[in-house]
Amino acid sequence: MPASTDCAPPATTPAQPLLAGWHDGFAALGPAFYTELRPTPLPAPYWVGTSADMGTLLGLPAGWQQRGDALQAFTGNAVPPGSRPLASVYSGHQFGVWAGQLGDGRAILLGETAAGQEIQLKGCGRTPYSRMGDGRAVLRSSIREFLCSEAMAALGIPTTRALCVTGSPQPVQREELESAAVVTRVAPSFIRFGHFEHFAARGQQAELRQLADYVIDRYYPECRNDANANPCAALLRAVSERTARLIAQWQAVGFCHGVMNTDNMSILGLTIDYGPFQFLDAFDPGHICNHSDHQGRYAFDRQPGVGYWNLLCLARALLPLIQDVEQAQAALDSYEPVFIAAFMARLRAKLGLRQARAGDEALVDGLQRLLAAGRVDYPIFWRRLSHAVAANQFEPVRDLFADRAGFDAWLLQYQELLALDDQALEADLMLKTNPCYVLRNHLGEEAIRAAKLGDFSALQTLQGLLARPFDELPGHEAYAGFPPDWASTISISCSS
Ligand SMILES: Nc1ncnc2c1ncn2[C@@H]1O[C@H](COP(=O)(O)OP(=O)(O)OP(=O)(O)O)[C@@H](O)[C@H]1O
Ligand SMILES: [Mg+2]
Repeated sequence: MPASTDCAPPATTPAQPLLAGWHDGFAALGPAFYTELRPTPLPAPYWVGTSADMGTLLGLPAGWQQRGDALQAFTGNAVPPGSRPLASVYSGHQFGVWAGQLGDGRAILLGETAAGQEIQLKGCGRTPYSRMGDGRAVLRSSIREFLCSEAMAALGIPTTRALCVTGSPQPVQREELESAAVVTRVAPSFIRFGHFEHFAARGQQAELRQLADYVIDRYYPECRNDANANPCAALLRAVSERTARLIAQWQAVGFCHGVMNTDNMSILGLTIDYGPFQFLDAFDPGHICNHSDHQGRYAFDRQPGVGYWNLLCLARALLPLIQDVEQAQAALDSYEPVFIAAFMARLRAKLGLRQARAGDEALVDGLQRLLAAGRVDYPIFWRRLSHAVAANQFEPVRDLFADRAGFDAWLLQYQELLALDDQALEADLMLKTNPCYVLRNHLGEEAIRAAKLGDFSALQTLQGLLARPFDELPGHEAYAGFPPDWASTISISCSS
């Protein structure tokens, strides 16, 4: 048969555009909110880690991880057609003190894509908001941010996401000389409490209103449903409740954020800015994960209170729009009950209790006291308890406690509640609620050490486990085990 000339496919299929359908979301707010600028290129970029799930969510063409244009775009070396890169301005309270203007000092927003997601490059060079900083992020902290964003999402905890990390041999000075990297972050919006504080502090009421209208129209349209209510008060209430639910999830899973400044609080109630974070190993309520936090302002058990303090800052910023202190206060009032209800719901699920019953709060209180007194390993306790309920064999859990009598007394109380329901269903809920794999500091550290030597296999293995944190993968028991002794010597500060 003669070869057809007009219907034959071309010898090489032209590459599909990497990202299409860019539209002005945040950029439509206008120049009072940002500075347009291009990322600063980095030499010899290479892939460090990629998330296939995120590629799918963004509608990236298959095989994007093999494409040179993707590597260049996500390192900030080439701006994809249609993108209008910008750095936004915000202010904030840092460690309880007004810090004035901050802004995206090392993050550049490429824009919003057809999928309704914003894409932001973190570590891609100086901006007008860099102050004394170099605009860069190092490989170590970028890997931590990448892994933790995706781990949190897999745990069902609201978070900014990460599509990939790229590295470059360009040296970056921190306590020691390190190398540069860029994290490609993804979220519906990167707006923070600090964006509102910025315009409020400057008395720029028109911009403050514009920002509030944008956030309500795009992300909280229900705040306009009640014609008699003030939409900005409704926004404050909605943000308070989302923040309460977020922090309840952190407390339940044992996540310490480490730097809950108001510029690190998402208006969408997402976990944002993975800096000195840590998942608890031993349960220590006063644990401080950020070695720069000398006062312990952001200690684990202070997080719920700090969340409220940060919301007070947001309330103060929104007050010119709400115009009524009582309404603003009322909007904050649901924070505490929503936090308590969300926290108890998480703890009940962790305990396998499918209904609220009298005595469950006392059970949780008693457990927290026992865990703290014995500095019991938090993730291992919960996973062992899940298996114990499944097998009706509690000895491996009992072994975690030095105070055997205390544990036995608690167990009696717990078993009374367990007996009111189907134990197989309870165990099933627990095994789907209490992760087997969490991003403990030492696991991240091992992946980072190998990556610094050019070996990304440990990172990929860890990423794979964290993507399915409830599924035990044979041969990977060490990832679910106790931390090694050297884990307690890892020092994580704000330096990133
Ligand atoms: N290396 C740097 N160069 C320039 N600016 C920086 C650098 N590190 C931090 N900043 C800026 O300092 C402020 C506080 O930093 P913080 O550590 O909270 O944020 P971050 O980790 O840079 O980013 P994000 O909050 O976007 O995750 C922000 O304005 C941030 O952009
Ligand atoms: Mg920050």
